[in-house]
Amino acid sequence: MSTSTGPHTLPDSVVIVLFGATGDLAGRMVLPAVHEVHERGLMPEHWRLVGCAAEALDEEAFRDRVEEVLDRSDVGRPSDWATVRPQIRYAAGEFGPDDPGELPRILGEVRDELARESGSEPLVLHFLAVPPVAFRSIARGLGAHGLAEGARVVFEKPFGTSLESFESLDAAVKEVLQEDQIFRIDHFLGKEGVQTIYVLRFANQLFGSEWSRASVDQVQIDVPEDLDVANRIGFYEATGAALDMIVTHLFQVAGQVAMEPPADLRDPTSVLDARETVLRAFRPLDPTQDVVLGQFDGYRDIDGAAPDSRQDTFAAVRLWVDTERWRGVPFLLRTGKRMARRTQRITLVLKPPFGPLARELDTPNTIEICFSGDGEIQLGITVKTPGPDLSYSSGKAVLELDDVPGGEPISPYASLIHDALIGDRSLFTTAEGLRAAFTAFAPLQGPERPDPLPYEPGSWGPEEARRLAQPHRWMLGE
Ligand SMILES: NC(=O)C1=CN([C@@H]2O[C@H](COP(=O)(O)OP(=O)(O)OC[C@H]3O[C@@H](n4cnc5c(N)ncnc54)[C@H](OP(=O)(O)O)[C@@H]3O)[C@@H](O)[C@H]2O)C=CC1
Ligand SMILES: O=C1O[C@H](COP(=O)(O)O)[C@@H](O)[C@H](O)[C@H]1O
Repeated sequence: MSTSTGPHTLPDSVVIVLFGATGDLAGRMVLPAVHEVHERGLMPEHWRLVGCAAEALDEEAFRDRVEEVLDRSDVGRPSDWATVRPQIRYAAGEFGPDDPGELPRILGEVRDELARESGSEPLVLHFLAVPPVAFRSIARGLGAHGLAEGARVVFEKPFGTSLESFESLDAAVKEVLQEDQIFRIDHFLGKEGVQTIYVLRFANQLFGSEWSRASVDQVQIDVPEDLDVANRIGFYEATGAALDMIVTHLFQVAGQVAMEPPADLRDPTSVLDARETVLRAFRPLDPTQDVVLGQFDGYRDIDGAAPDSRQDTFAAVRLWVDTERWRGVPFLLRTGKRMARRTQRITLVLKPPFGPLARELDTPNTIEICFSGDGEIQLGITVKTPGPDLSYSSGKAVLELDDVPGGEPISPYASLIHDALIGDRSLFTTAEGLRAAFTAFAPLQGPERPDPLPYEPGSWGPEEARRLAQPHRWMLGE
């Protein structure tokens, strides 16, 4: 949830149109998040959800599906499900500029109902939980069928698959929508652990004073996953780990870590500007020195993968941030599928101390922010080993964010949907920010892209990736 309390307020009523309503993302993340927003009292009093997808379902069948999805999710079915169920509508049809399917009719009915109930025109929030190939056609359809005016539109990531395709998509979308109607989502920015970075840094001199090259040797942003890709092989063959995760989520998290202090943390524009300004200081990647790609053994045997596929399922990169604060400090980003563990962590590896112990300590101090789940902060510190002798031990001091008094962690999609409802764009990306990200990433999509190296499923990826972290090591494992 954003830091803003300012002029952003909930509308009296809203209709959320969920494109791709029968898909994986909608079922696992978006529908449970909409329910979470409702259960936490963060939804306008009057609301409807209209699912939109090609499948010819009737409305009751769609409601049954939503019920199943919620039953399977962590949040479960709403306590007032009997009231909520009829608020869910379904518009079948492959929505596009030539054929809008049932959406205009259903949306018209719902808008009229909401206007009667609330006494004012509802906000329309279109949520595009569809693959990027579908963005352009849906955006054009919104324009062609008069559904764009006054609406807000949430686009999933990745918004474009290269600098060129980003520019072309952006131009097509801007034919229909103004920038302030566009909410490009990157759900990693909605994670509690990622949002806590501001406060950790700007509310605590202990951390704020260390947050630069004067104290930090390297920054690691590590997102190993033990997940397989067999259930998404079509998406994966077209995308790969670097495009799926590095230029999107991990670059955004790097921006969150590296940004200069915003002038005002409660002003969404100033937070957004600070994060996106630093993205422009990302030096374009050097694929010959600073990138290791990998592919797990057995990937090519998955039904749907090309027998000679060169797609990466692992990517480790050394990113340089050319600002005065971070000059010479490598940002090491790593992610991959079928790795040893599933977790998400930022580690600031601190320089060795000055003084009498300078040469005696072999484990660096660390500031660690775990951003999976509800988030956790860990400090890797050295203490005297309790006992009669003078020797040293490294240990971890841990603060779990869900233990913070009064804290009620919110899931990333619920947090970002709420921000879209109140019109707060601080945790969404702008065209300038994505342009900067794709520019820094572009060399990895050119002729110098390295071939992926093989790695064993359940491992930490190709050994070659160790080189990038030297003189330290990948703190989570290698
Ligand atoms: N799945 C995940 O874990 C995550 C996914 N994402 C992002 O969310 C987006 C959707 O992902 P996901 O749900 O996994 O994808 P799916 O392959 O499940 O697609 C979602 C829905 O999009 C519709 N669709 C598919 N292709 C087209 C097309 N060419 N034109 C129009 N509609 C189409 C389909 O519905 P219909 O019946 O209408 O054709 C489908 O059910 C992607 O951009 C992905 O990067 C982001 C975070 C996590
Ligand atoms: O966008 C994506 O994110 C997931 C990881 O999301 P999380 O909610 O588990 O943090 C990743 O597995 C997937 O490949 C990618 O498309």
